[in-house]
Amino acid sequence: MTGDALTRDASHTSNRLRLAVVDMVGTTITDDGRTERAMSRALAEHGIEPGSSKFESMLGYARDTMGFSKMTVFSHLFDDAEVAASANKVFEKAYDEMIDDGGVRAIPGAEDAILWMRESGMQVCLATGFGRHTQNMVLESLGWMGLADLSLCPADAGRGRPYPDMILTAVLALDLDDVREVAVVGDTSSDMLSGIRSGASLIAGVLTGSHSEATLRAAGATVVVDSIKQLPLLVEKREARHL
Ligand SMILES: O=C(O)COP(=O)(O)O
Repeated sequence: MTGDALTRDASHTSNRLRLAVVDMVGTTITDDGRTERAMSRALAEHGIEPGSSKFESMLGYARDTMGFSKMTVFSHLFDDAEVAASANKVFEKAYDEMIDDGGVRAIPGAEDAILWMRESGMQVCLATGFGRHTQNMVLESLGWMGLADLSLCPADAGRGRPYPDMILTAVLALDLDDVREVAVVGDTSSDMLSGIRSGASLIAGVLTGSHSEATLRAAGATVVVDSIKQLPLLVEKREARHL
């Protein structure tokens, strides 16, 4: 570390943002509830009667834990590991079909916001609760392979949200000096909590997805905006304050 960098560190001055870890469903892409429909199909095909109280309570858990690793969610819902893995397979197959039918779209302005961040010198990581297969299918269907510097799914990092593993994996992979240089952006409480746990300094909730402003703030959002469209403005304002 150079003398300059040491002085900067010791003075605890705020760091410039150099990385945005950005969620996918509800934040940069929308599937109009197809994640939940694919979950429902996986439950129904594993003996849970649609409309039964068991089905509703399992689906309620899936809703509350949006953003968690899907495999972790199925492992919680089914005691038997083989049944959980099979349900996850059905989920992935159902979601593939929904992608093929054109059911997954970019949230307006998301691509521009990502490009803006990259042009302004930040790196961008797209992070998800989906498995690698589904994440790749989504990125391919949108022509987004290569849009971000990095894409991560829970298996790449160890654990998914609400743990900070994907954020910290991005910090290491992209060679950042300090977790305070990270912005985390997402639509769920698990995104916000993973941001808090990672030590990121900007944790932005967006209202284009699953959870309300109150839920996002309660989970640790440092700011809540309507959509990722507002992110460039947010970053510019923050940088101006810290000049
Ligand atoms: O709902 C999920 O877990 C998958 O979507 P994500 O990309 O928002 O994590």
